[in-house]
Amino acid sequence: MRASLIQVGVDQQESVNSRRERVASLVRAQTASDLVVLPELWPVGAFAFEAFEEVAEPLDGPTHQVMSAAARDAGVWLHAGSVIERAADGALYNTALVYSPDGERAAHYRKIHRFGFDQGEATLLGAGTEPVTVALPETTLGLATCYDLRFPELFRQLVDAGAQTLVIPAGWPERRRAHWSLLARARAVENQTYVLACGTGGTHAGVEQAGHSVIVDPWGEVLAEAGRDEEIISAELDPELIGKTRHVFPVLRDRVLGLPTP
Ligand SMILES: O=C(O)CCC(=O)C(=O)O
Repeated sequence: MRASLIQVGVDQQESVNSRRERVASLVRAQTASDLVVLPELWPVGAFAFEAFEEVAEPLDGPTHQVMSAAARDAGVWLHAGSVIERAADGALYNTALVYSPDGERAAHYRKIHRFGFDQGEATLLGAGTEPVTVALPETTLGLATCYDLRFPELFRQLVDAGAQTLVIPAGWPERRRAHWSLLARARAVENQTYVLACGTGGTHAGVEQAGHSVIVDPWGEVLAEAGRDEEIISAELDPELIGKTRHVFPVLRDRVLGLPTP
């Protein structure tokens, strides 16, 4: 199974509409892939807080229209990164969208851990409450977004629900790039899963982005890694490697659950 991550360069000189069309054509070109992944909030930029209200869209809004068509045209599973979702009650969420190769929306995931402490996303957006897995023919995806990467208990829950490939779109800042690279590999090693971590490139709202999207295998080996600019990386995933890794090194079996509080 071939996975490709499109590390979109987010530059505020480019309009949201132009970027949607440009990224859709990049997705359409990935006909050799089975699964394509985009970053967090690539239409607007994860740190462009002042634009969140203006670009907020319903689940079947403009990004959905364009990405659904792009997935269908390419015939790929598409994790279309995330958008600012305006829910029916007016609340805003950072919501990831997943499409099947026929262009149907297979799942959406509202980011559970909002970034910013008492500022930015944490004050502007609502928090998701539901971990989400998506069953593909070859593997089951576990969904998480950016800051979620710092919370291993979410990933354990996804793995317990059957996730074999953890997909993490992000808009991670360059100044904490070391954490991004370390945690992406840690999530793969501790859960014995593939990790597809797709960030943005460039600089937006004055925040230099880390890029360095990465594909990690269940043994923690880096199969492909991007630089800082817009770039597409790809790798072959072997769904059987997850079971093989867990068989030869059965660390998940050795978990001790329900210990008393010290
Ligand atoms: O945790 C971090 O250092 C970055 C998180 C972030 O930028 C986000 O969730 O948007």
